[in-house]
Amino acid sequence: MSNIIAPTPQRPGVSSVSSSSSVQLEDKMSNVNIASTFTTPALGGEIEMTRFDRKCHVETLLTSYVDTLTAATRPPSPLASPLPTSPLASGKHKVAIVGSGSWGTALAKIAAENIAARPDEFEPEVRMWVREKQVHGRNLTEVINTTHKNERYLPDIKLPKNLVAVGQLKKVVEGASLIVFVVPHQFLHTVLFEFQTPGVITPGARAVSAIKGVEVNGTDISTFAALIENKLDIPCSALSGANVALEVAREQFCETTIGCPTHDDSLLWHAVFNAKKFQVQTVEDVSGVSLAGALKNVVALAAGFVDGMKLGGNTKAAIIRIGLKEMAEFTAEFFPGSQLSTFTNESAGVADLITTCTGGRNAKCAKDFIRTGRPWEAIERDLLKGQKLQGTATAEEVYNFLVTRKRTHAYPLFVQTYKVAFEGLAPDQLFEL
Ligand SMILES: NC(=O)c1ccc[n+]([C@@H]2O[C@H](COP(=O)([O-])OP(=O)(O)OC[C@H]3O[C@@H](n4cnc5c(N)ncnc54)[C@H](O)[C@@H]3O)[C@@H](O)[C@H]2O)c1
Ligand SMILES: O=P(O)(O)OC[C@H](O)CO
Repeated sequence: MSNIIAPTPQRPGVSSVSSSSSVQLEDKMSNVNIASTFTTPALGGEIEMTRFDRKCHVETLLTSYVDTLTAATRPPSPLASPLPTSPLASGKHKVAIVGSGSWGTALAKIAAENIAARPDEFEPEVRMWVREKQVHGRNLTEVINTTHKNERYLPDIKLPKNLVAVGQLKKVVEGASLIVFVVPHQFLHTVLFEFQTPGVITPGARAVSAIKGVEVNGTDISTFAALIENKLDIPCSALSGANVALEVAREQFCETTIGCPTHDDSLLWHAVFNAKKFQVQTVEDVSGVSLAGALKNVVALAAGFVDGMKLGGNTKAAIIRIGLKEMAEFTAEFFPGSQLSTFTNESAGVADLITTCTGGRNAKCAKDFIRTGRPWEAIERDLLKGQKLQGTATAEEVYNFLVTRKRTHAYPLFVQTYKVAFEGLAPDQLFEL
């Protein structure tokens, strides 16, 4: 007798399996015949059969089981669930986007489109912070608000009209109950400094960080979600996944992961971001999602070095495997309570690592670094044209942290990547692991 019982769900709307999808499989053995009794709600009851047709039935049963599991791992119908109460007098939620680079603009587009479709629950206007720049002799805010395109960071992508570019930081979050942080990580402190003025952040507001990086101070390391939470005294989730901004903005199917501290946060952020072509899975692992997004940028540099050395797919795959292992082990060691499954099962883990090592900006710049030997600043300026490289700073921060913790020997790929990037180590020494 064997039983296949699906695990109990952790909570609704989170990657898990519903108990209603459980399949019980019971074999009844006899001397003359092998008959089996299958009980499955998915197939509508109990069936008796002989050895002859058993194989076909097991295949059907397993296919149905997998289909049921797949359906059950998606949030049941979050758009129909009532959202947690808004802290605003209007009773509606109001979303603000802090950042308008390529990723900030792509996320703002999705959020504004979703919100326009739910006028009973959300204030229609979504403000997006734009650091003023001149584009064709006009202010970028004016260009975005008149052409509905971010000509600087995401040209050719039409933005919804309810997305409004605003130049003053404090005005962007005025009256906002849901705040999305999506500036390159080196600029977060400046932004938070402005928001710490009393009265700027609405009491009861919540945040999500879509920034990929970590905060290191000597022997301390923390996520940006934790930094935002501490500085502003509001809960902060983390959004990360296999999400190259231009592909997301062009509405090519992909997934993302949102690590949320509470069920209410997961319902709200799912409502803001989930879309047909941008499928959101929520998990109860803010640290794991944050660390996956930060550390993959270090591995992406190593993958770019492989490209720069003109090595093939085997070597790239080895770097991805070793990188994923170091990412998961680093997170488990320094962020106890985070989940291994975030790295193995979620878009924030293995999927992001694959996309970033094959089509990302960090890998592209790292390849050029090996080919030309130019300084990182020159490569960033020439290849990214105003976008920001994140992996080099993270490689440096992670390396310094490991040195202060005396743990460099445990993370050889992170260390060799740093040394190739900053200490003139010969590229082929990357593999001395
Ligand atoms: N671009 C992507 O494909 C992508 C995808 C997922 C996550 N991310 C992450 O999102 C975060 C933001 O990246 P992005 O792609 O939106 O930005 P970006 O790389 O396009 O950089 C441009 C942004 O940086 C801002 N900026 C430049 N100089 C600044 C300064 N001195 N002070 C404040 N802001 C300044 C610009 O105003 C603009 O908003 C990063 O942590 C990145 O890793 C990016
Ligand atoms: O272009 P990268 O290397 O910054 O990566 C972009 C995204 O993080 C991929 O998910």
